[in-house]
Amino acid sequence: MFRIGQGYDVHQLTEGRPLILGGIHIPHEKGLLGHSDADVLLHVIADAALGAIAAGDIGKHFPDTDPAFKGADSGKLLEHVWALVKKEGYTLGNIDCTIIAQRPKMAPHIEEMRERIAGLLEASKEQVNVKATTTEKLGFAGREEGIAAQATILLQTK
Ligand SMILES: Nc1ccn([C@@H]2O[C@H](COP(=O)(O)O)[C@@H](O)[C@H]2O)c(=O)n1
Ligand SMILES: C[C@@]1(CO)OP(=O)(O)OP(=O)(O)OC[C@H]1O
Repeated sequence: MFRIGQGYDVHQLTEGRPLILGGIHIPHEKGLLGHSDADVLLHVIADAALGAIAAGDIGKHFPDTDPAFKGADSGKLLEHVWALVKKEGYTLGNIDCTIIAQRPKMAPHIEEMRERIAGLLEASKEQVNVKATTTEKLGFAGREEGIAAQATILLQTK
């Protein structure tokens, strides 16, 4: 049996924060703002997985009003989500993600992100794709006001 899910999220870019994407630190003059570490890529993966098992979204599981999640490592949040996925009897088929950012260049960091995500989803790197696109300087991403991400996940029964 298969289940499909998708996720979309946006976080604002601001000075004085580290840029964490896909569970890794990316050197940049700005970082993403959020209640957690604001790792927009891990957030969409968690949302896609929750969507696939019809379990709502990360805001439902980890409210941004709960001090327990202030500065949270999104990898820990995704681990919790993945435990729910496994409890429902599913494993990863594959996941495809897109980061929408004018800057910085993601290409040098993609392989490390894939490895980190595969580790969190207890899968192989070959089951995980991460890509990036600019918006040709258009809109909030193009003005470097924020970074968006989206993901589509396919789960399969063990
Ligand atoms: N932040 C980004 C954005 C894009 N890339 C890579 O550049 C390619 C071309 O981007 P376009 O927006 O002009 O299509 C894209 O396919 C990515 O390989 C990137 O590394 N980081
Ligand atoms: C991850 C959570 C929880 O810390 O906070 P944020 O980092 O603000 O992220 P967002 O995607 O806005 O919402 C989900 C949250 O509840």
